[in-house]
Amino acid sequence: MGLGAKNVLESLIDEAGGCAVADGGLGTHLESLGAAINDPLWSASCLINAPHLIKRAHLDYLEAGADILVTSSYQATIPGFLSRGLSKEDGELLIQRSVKLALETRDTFWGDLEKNPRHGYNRALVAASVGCYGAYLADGSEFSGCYGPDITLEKLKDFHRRRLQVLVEAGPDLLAFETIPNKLEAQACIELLDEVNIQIPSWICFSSVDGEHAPSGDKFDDCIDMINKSEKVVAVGINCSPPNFIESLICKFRELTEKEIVVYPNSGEVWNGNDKIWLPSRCSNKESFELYAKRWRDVGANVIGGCCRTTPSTIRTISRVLKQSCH
Ligand code: MET
Ligand SMILES: [Zn+2]
Repeated sequence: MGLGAKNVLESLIDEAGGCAVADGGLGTHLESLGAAINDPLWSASCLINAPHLIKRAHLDYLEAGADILVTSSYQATIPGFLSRGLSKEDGELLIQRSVKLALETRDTFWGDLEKNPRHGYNRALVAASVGCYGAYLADGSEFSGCYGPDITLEKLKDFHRRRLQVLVEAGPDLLAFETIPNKLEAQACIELLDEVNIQIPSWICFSSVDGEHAPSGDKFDDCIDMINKSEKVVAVGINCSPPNFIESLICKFRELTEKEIVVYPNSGEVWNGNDKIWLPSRCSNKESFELYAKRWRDVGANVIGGCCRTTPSTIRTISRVLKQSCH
C-alpha cells in the first residue's frame, strides 16, 4: 500500500463510477438457503458444516451485482472454535477457509464472465470480515458497546491479533471491521494494523442505535479523528444499523473525513440479543432501498450494500440504481 498510489478499494470505486456495491446480509441469506445458524458461532458454524452454502450465498450476491464480498468470518474466532471443542489449528483452518470460499467463488464467477465481453460486472473484491468482540460474545453487545470494566485496549488487541494474521495470510483484498460499537475497539484495531504490519487496506464500520453516536455513546467525531490518522484504514462507515439513520451519518462523516465512506445498513428490524430474534422495523420498509441508495450516493457514500435481513434482491435493487445512473 504505497503512499499516493490508489488502493484496491479506491480503484474499484472509480471503476464503479464513484459508488460501488457491497453484498447483503450473509447470515440472513445462509439461513434462507437452509442453514441452521441459531448457534453461538452463528454464520461461522457453516464453515464447519455447510461450506457449500457459503459459496452459494457468495455467488448469489455476485450475480445480484455485488462488487465486494464480505467473508463468513464475522463470528469465526479462535476462542469461539475452542469452546466448540476444536483445536487452535482447526480453528485457524476454518478462519482461513472463510477467505478461500469467497476467493474461489469470485474467481470462478469472474473466469466465466470473461468469456462474455459485454457482461457489465466489475471484478469483485473479497473483504475479510472482522467481527467485533461483541459478536464473539454473542450477547448483543455489538449494539450496546458495553464490554464491561475488565475489557482493556490490550485485551481487545489480544482478542483480534491472531485472527487478523490468519485472515490476511489467506489472501483477501481488504479487511472489513464490522459493527464496531465503541472507540476503544476501533483504537485496538487501528493499532494492531500497524503492530501486525498488515499490508492490505481496511475499512472500519461502526454500528449506531441512536443515529448520532456509536452504541457506547462515544462521539463519531472522536472515532473518525483517530481513524484519519491511520494510513491503513482507507474507509469508514456504518453497518447493521437502521436505514433511516444513514443519510445524516454520511453527511456527518463526509465533514469529518476524506476517506471513502461505506454504508451497509440492516433492514431496520431490531436484533433482540436476549431472545435472539429480529423485531419488526420501527421505521422503514424494505422497498425503499431504491430511494435510499440514490440519496446515499448523492450525499457522499462510496460503497453501499446491506447487512442483516437484507437479501440478494436488496443488492440487485441497489446495483440497478447505482449502475444505471453512473454509466
Ligand atoms: N457480515 C456479517 C453478516 O452479514 C455482518 C453481521 S452484522 C450483525 O453476516
Ligand atoms: Zn448485520
